[in-house]
Amino acid sequence: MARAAGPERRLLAIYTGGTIGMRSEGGVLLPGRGLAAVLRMLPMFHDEGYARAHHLPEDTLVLPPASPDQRILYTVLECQPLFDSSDMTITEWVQIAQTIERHYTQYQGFVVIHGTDTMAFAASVLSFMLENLQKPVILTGAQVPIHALWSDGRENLLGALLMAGQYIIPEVCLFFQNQLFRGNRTTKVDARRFAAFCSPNLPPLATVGADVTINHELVRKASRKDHLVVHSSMERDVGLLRLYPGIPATLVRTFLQPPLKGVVMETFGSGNGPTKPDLLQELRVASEQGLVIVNCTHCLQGAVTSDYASGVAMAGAGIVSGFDMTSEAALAKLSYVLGQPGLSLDDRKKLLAKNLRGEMTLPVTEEHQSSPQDGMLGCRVSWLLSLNGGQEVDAMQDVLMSSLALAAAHAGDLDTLQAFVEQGRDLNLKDCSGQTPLHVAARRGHASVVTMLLQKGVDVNAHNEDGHSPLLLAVRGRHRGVIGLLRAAGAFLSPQELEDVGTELCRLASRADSEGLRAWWQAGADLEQLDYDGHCALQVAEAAGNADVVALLQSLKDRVSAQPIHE
Ligand SMILES: NC(=O)C[C@H](N)C(=O)O
Repeated sequence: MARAAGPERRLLAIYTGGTIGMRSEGGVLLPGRGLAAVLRMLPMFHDEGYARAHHLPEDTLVLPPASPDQRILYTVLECQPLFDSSDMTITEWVQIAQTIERHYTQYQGFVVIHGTDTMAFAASVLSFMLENLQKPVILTGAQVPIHALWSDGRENLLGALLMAGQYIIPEVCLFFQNQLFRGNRTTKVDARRFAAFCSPNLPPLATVGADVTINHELVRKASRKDHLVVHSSMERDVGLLRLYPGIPATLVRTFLQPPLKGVVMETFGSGNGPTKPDLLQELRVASEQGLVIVNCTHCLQGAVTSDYASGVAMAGAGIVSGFDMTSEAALAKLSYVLGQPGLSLDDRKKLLAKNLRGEMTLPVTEEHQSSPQDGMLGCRVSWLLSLNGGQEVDAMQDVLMSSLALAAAHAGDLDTLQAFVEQGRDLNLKDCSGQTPLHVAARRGHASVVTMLLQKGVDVNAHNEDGHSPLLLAVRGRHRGVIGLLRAAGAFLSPQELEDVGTELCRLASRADSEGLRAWWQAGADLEQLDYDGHCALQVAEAAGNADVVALLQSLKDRVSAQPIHE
């Protein structure tokens, strides 16, 4: 993922409605026209001097300089009509995808201004409709209209424009409250607070503070040779059914009737449901009749597994596991997969079980089985190692080896890494951004790879080009097992990594993110660090009334994490 080059970057902002541009009429908020005119009046969104001096067309706005040598120009395309996003459907999202397709070559990135209520659905649907994306498509909106004195709209929209203009993140993303998420991993979790979205099973792709931190490892790579394909034929007869204790089999039967072709079933915990025979029978019959059922957990975090006898998979082999997909992503994927022409039922189920747009995390073993590329990794390494020849071969081996070692660490592929060791290769190697295999394994939470690398004596405190250590990446991923391993091997967070920790801790406390707080504590951070306002996490949790977080912070206060922090 590169930083975007070139003196002028052009973006298209597609304004579909939502609170960000709403006006109050008769005591209720209604979508408001003329967003571009509002933005033109706000200096943070338009530099009139530059526009005049460069004779920019009437419809083109230009941001003040974000860097000395680059300007972000953008055009706002206002949809007709504008929507409260509660009224958006696949039809409107198809239109957005087609608008992006029509303007794809003219612009370097796209921002979709959308209501927040269904933004996670929109981002999920767009991610499946837009295949082989090579440019950023970033959805954003607001909880409060942009012209209000106290609004999150200005920061969100500016952030989305800057991210789309400055970075090549070839994905459908959602930008909200200083975080850039993969769109199909998001869900709306708060109706009022500015931190309205979270990405429960994938850390943000980027975080904006005094600096922009990009999670390079997470950003999907665009394939240069494939062109954008827009899939407009999405199946509309799909549904979402949330199981609840005692749900009657008759109700399930009624819901599963034609024309429904696919259903995302939200189950308990790790994919469980009632084991009443009549209910299981309804599911079995529907599945045998060709209805596609995807099993997703209604928990915010975690994945569907096959650990329990009450697993809904008991209803029959035909039910597809949604692993850690959000219901929004699962519904969008179902609509996409069932909309594809000419596939057999079996093909559709196989497609559903694959990770298509980064929407789900497959268990490591299954990912290996289902991805021919991973199986190839070991073969490629053996082949490379078997080559012997002159200087050119050696140079090529060095370059390819580092990519393969990082890929093996990413995939949790111990055997391949072992092959490197047996050949006497140095596992301290770095890629062009300074990442070592330990960084990659720590970020992915592969405890066995981390253990192996540490046993081989790799540098536990290596820093990549962004100044990040493996420990920091493990903290961000909340991989507590890995944090423990790294700390035991002498890892510590550098003063630079701890610079803004007070702010980060307060942010986690405000989101009641206990796992995040524990991770920082375990890595040796002082939980009493203050943010830029002079608040500590405990004060923020108390003010927000998060009793669990208050209790956690108090209990951790007097406990020292396993290793002292080094200076
Ligand atoms: N904050 C918002 O944008 C909510 C609004 N009802 C919408 O989704 O359009």
